[in-house]
Amino acid sequence: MDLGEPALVLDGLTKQFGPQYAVAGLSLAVPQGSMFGVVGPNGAGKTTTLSMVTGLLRPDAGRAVVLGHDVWTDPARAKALMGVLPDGLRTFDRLTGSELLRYHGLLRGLPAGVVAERGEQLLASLGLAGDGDKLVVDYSAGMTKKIGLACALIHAPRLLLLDEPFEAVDPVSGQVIRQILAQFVRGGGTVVLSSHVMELVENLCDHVAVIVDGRAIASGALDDVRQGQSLQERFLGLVGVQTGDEEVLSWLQSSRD
Ligand SMILES: Nc1ncnc2c1ncn2[C@@H]1O[C@H](COP(=O)(O)OP(=O)(O)OP(=O)(O)O)[C@@H](O)[C@H]1O
Repeated sequence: MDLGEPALVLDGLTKQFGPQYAVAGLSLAVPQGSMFGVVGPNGAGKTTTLSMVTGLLRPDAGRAVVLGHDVWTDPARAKALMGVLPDGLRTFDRLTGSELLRYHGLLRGLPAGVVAERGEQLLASLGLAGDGDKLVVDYSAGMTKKIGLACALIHAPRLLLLDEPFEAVDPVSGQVIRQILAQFVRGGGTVVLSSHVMELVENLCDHVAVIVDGRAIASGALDDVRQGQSLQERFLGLVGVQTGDEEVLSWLQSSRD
């Protein structure tokens, strides 16, 4: 593994659903050891992109390369390097939290003793120590997010791909997750996360990509993308703000009469 090579390279990644391009020739490079935020409006193609990178969805064209391994021609090696938290994907929720962690750990080829030890540590770190014996189907949305993150981390991957990791997570757990991700990056790991919360991306990430209509219209070091503005201002400038026409929804004011 060359330390200078990017953790992730996307090269002309493309996916079409019927006549519509969800991802339209997206290219970007994620440096090793970076905390990389992916932002974009609803429907921009973020989840579709992450699904192609993690091997869930086959691209129509282009490549995703993880630390030198092509996800679609060398999937076993590429996937061994990745930990994935998909957004909204069903999991085996009839297992308990501990069982789900054990399943992921063993599937990743870890010895049972290591899985048990790491599982307990992850549950404790994420504030789920008392919930390991509860069925995942009975977890709250935030708890489900946290057990998903634990499953993504158990094999100590080199690249973490997290779709909306802070959604539905309370502020205390959010802080814990931020600390775990920072520790992961300090140890040489790389994080790619999508989020709609600009302040969070601005505070947490050192690199960012703005995705619009399936293309990266800006990407690189946070300060280069921001160009002296807040990320929110820059994002709105790049995406173009649609101002609502008051006339169109004038009936909303009918309750005044
Ligand atoms: N399975 C599918 N079949 C048809 N169209 C799809 C499918 N999946 C995604 N799309 C379309 O592709 C486009 C990109 O969707 P995607 O979910 O990747 O966007 P996103 O950036 O993750 O959006 P959001 O921020 O709202 O989660 C959207 O127009 C969506 O309707």
